[in-house]
Amino acid sequence: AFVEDFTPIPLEDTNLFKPIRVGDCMLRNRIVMPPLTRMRAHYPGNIPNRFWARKYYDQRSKSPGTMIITEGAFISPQAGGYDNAPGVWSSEQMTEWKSIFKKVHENGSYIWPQLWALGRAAYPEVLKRDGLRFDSASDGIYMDTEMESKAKNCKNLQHGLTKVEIKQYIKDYIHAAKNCMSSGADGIELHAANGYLINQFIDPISNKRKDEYGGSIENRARFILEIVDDLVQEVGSEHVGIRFSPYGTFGTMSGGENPTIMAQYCYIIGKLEERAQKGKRLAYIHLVEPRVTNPFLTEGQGAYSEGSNDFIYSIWKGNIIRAGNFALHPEIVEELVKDERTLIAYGRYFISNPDLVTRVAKGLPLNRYERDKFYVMSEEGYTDYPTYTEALSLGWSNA
Ligand SMILES: O=C1CCC=C1CO
Repeated sequence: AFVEDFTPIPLEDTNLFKPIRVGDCMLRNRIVMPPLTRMRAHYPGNIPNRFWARKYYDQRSKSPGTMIITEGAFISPQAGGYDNAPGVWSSEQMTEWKSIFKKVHENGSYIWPQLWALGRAAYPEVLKRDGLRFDSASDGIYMDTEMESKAKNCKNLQHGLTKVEIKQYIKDYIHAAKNCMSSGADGIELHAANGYLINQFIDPISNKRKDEYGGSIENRARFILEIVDDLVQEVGSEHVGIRFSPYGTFGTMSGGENPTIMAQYCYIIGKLEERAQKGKRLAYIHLVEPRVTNPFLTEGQGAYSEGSNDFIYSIWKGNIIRAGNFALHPEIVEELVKDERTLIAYGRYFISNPDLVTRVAKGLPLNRYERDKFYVMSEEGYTDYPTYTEALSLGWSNA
């Protein structure tokens, strides 16, 4: 069914449909499909779904010149901990990804895998089963009591990374990025948002380290900047994007309540801009808006109204992708895209509208999404959402 009490506005005459260059990609619109975990990968092996994944990405890349960022993909087994999320560390995984990348390129669109490491958001018993650690920035600072009891029950206590292990993670990011680029990806997105491993180093709520990776704004930025520098060295800055959620509380992060947390992001983004001004500008910075502090809450719930990401525009002078409950607010999008460097990511409604780009352009009604099918091993709720014309032939009405 279509979303009710929503008044679409056609945006095809706004900047949202003006071309923009992101890395090597000449995009024909400024709509981005952001990383959307769907939990359809095969276990064992964390392999993208051989039967459905290519069709899912094909359906959503039909509008030529559209940028897709893949669902989060683990850089290594140690970085994982969810059985049905994909990885980008093995040849079996890359075989599937190659066919997905090829299909998206046949549609004239672009695809950037998101490199993911879970840290303390992983399931400790899953890691234990595979003889792997339960990692984070610090020992024993669990994201919640449930995770703490799971870790204690399976005797896989949360472990603060040693410096040697930090260096290994950085090598794993490089290995994963090289796999993606050699398999035909247009670039990679470094996942530094939503309470996962890198975010656990950035945020003082989870990083209580006493070494050079903790204890100050500069030290908490060290891990991410070391990863960025090695990625840029390996694949080129134009092939690297990065995602932050400055106001996010998901995964028990500080969010805007901590008055010093914006200073932390100003510093990191400032260091990225310094690098950019020395010729190493990343392809983009991707921001989760304070409109969404927790992606598992429904639209409007949990919005943080005391802050905005606008400050980042005065620091970072490159492309910025903004994500956060925009599909139902075309009037806000119209305002945000008035500059020449803002792109808009539409997450949940790209799940339920394979032809979202056309619908946003023409101001067409949107298919509702089914949250209870976001993360289940079924083709239902994955590749069975109709395009607008298919929906009309199914008798769906705007009424
Ligand atoms: O960032 C998030 C929130 C839920 C899944 C992911 C991975 O991209």
